[in-house]
Amino acid sequence: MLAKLKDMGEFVKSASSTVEAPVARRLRDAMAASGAPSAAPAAPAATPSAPAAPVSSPASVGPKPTDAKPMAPRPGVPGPPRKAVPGPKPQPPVAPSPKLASAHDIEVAAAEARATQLKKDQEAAQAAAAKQRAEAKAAPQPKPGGAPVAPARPTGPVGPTGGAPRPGPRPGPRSGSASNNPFGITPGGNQPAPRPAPAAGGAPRPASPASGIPRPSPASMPPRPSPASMPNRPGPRPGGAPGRPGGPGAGAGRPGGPGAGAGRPGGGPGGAGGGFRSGPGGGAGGGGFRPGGGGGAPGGGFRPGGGAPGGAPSGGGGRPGGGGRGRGGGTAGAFGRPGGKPARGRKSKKQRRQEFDNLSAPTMSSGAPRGRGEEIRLPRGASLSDFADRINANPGSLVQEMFNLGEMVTATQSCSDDTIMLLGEHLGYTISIVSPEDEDRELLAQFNIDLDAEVDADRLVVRAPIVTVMGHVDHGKTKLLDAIRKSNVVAGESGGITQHIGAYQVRVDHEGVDRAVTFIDTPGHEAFTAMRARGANVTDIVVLVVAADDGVMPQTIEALNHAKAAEAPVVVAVNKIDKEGANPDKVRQQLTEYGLVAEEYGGDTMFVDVAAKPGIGIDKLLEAILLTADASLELTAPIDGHAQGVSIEAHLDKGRGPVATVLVQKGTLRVGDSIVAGNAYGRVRAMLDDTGTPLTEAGPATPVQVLGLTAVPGAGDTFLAADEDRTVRQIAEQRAARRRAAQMANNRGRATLESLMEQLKEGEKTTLSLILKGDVSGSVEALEDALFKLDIPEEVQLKVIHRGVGAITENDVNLASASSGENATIIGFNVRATSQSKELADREGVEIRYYTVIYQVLEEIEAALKGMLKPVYEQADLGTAEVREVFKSSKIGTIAGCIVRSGIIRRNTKARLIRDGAVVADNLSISSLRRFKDDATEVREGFECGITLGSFNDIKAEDIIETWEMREKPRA
Ligand SMILES: Nc1nc2c(ncn2[C@@H]2O[C@H](COP(=O)(O)OP(=O)(O)OP(=O)(O)O)[C@@H](O)[C@H]2O)c(=O)[nH]1
Repeated sequence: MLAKLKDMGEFVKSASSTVEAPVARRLRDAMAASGAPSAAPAAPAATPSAPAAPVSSPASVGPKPTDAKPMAPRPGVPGPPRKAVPGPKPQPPVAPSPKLASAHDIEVAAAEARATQLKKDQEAAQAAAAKQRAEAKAAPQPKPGGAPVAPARPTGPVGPTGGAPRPGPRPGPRSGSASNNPFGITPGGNQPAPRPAPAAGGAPRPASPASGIPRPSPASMPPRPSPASMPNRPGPRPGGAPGRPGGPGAGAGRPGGPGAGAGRPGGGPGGAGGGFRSGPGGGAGGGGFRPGGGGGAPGGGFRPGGGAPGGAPSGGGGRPGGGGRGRGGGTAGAFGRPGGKPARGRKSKKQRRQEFDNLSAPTMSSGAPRGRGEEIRLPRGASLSDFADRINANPGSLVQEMFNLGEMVTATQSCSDDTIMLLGEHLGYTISIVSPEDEDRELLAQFNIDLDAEVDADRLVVRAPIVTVMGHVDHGKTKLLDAIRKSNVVAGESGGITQHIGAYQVRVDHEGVDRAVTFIDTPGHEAFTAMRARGANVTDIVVLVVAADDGVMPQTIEALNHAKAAEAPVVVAVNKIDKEGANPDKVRQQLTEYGLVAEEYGGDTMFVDVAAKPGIGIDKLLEAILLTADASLELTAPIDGHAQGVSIEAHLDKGRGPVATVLVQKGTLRVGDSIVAGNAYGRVRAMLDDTGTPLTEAGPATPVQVLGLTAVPGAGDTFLAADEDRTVRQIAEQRAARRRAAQMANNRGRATLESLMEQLKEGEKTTLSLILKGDVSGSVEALEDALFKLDIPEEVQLKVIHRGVGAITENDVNLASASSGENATIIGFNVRATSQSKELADREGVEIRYYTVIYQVLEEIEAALKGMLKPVYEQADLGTAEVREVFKSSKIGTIAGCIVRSGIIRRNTKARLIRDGAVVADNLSISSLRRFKDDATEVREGFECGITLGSFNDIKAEDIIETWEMREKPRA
């Protein structure tokens, strides 16, 4: 009937399946037509012992008997065949029927017999397979090579019941197939999948799809051990980690894979032998889900409880090759790094932590003596050795102390004031940093020279007041001195700015007495502030020049502050009263706010209205100076004895060598005297006054030009004459050494541990190295000061590697080319390079730049420094366009019909699309821009245009297209 149904095209699974009424009716009809009794009940179930009638009819639907046998499971194949034995099968003999059965009966009987036989075959096959597995478990066999052999698939249409054309669900336990393993690990190589043993272990579960081993799924897995959950040193514990209790069938554990022998024999009570991924039922013995690797080393495997101790000697757990770390080894193995001994040279975390702790631990006694607040006088820039000398300590101990304080200082390195103070405080001393003046005094004391020695009153003579002219730029200082001296100094100046300090003496007929007044001309530009300050120090009276048409300006106040600092009385010269708009009263009023109250307003400051250019009021000014000097100063000085004074300015003269303008303050300077000025020394070869007249001697308050020095002294350096050449030389040398040390101390700053990194990073900085050469030392110093006051960006560094007076020589060029990194640039200020040095500079690629005006130097250096910076870019908005309509083109994509709302829309600029105020896409590009049908490079506000944004097509009406470009940001 089944066959008939099949012929009819109806699928009925088995003889007991329900058949629907229409089908049943049609079947009845069909059977009736073929002559079979339509309602014949199915023949009683045929059994092998009661075979159905022999089927001889070729029309028999059943398969012909053949010799083919059902495919037996191969040895080693886990489980019985998944399908019913395919194809032809030997048919059991059909029992002869007492009465001639109808064809239908015969057919039914044969079918049932076949079904019964099939069932038996299946059971037999399952039993055989189970037995094999049991045998295999009991006696491990070498792994056969190759992949597990899959059972033969049915080749025929006969299903387990002989009827179903499609294979049914796989009966029986699944073979260990990599595909069933979510981790792609083949359990046990080619061996059958490890089965969690039932309580008794050994027997496999009944073959049934439902009873197959559930696939290991993350959900069914035991919680993954995390380092935190790992017991400390799980390995060495006998018995392994407590883990999950193992089943009693631990012994059934599979032998470990290669390397398992490395495992410690598990002496434990067969506990958690199940590795990390034992299947349901767990505790199937030492064999974890994974092939037994080299786990079981004393350190334990990767996973707690997976180590050898738990189970069989084979020590199943652990990852293949994972190899537990050795006793005492790190946890590195847990993260995939080979465990065991730390690699040579690699420090353990603990070691590193200890090292770090030691780093920040200020310990270790240096043995440096501790003070009880004793005062220690140290010169500026002293080294730790100098300090150690004063306190009878080992310099090394102070180095150690500084290290403990977090600064690295060598014994001979000159230290900054802060460093020395810090160390002094730390050690219990009171440190007094000796000022350069005091230091010099101490130095001179070594040569029995006392600058401050009391002088007998009878040796004192009246001296000329020393006047410094100060004021704001262009308020007329030089012109005023010019007017006083009746010589035109302005005409000789470059750019109209005073470049250096000049000192002159004028004679004035005051109240019938011929009096001398010495003037120091200080420049008014800010760059010369330092020189001005020095000028004020030797000054008796300050003449503050204020232009009546300009009033009090910032540098007027600055000059006033210098005067106050020097405690010098001030005479105000209200200049340019000849000019239109001049308001001298306003100047008086303004200066009242700064404490300078004019005599006519009840104060004690003399204000004199002058006009330097036409020479108005000069006499009155000189008179006011002398009156002020007489009123507030006692201007006397010893005229005998060794000369002392200050170097006002100095330069290297081509024919005459170093020329210094000095102001004698005490004693008398004579030709032939041995003198030292700063660190320059020599014998006075000749002396000239401010008019160029040779002098043989110069008394107090007299400015003279001195020839005969070995070097060019600095502006503001003190000078003194001594008996012997040797003395002045030694003083000069010691001063030079101290100056170097002080300079180094200033430059170095504090080298702390923190700043070390920054210093290392300094390599990334861009450095502009300069060599400054000028005509006079005052200019060079002023230029250097001004350069360092420039607002230099942090990323770049300005270094003056050498400064000097005189022409640019080959030595300068050599120094420039030898400077580290880029060549240094040579700045020639009012000096030129010799022809040889020019050639050398060309060869060496050293740049020489010449200047005569200080502004230019500053401007260009600033520009150069800023030019050395990497450009900074910023987004600059160009314009916006509103999308009015969107067109789709198969060729071009989406075209936005826009109207430009602001700015300009340019082709190829960057764009962003904004919808409802939110940026939908950025960094797009205006790939095409059209006005009607023509391409356009740009479209201005108010015009319509078509825009495409490259491959970006998500454009909608009312979107806004903003365009922008990256522009270099000007640096402040
Ligand atoms: N009309 C008029 N012009 C003056 C007077 N004094 C100076 N000037 C002019 O002001 C300008 C500046 O004069 P300087 O003497 O160079 O001024 P300074 O203060 O020395 O300038 P720096 O050296 O740059 O600080 C020059 O052009 C002078 O001619 C004056 O009394 N009347």
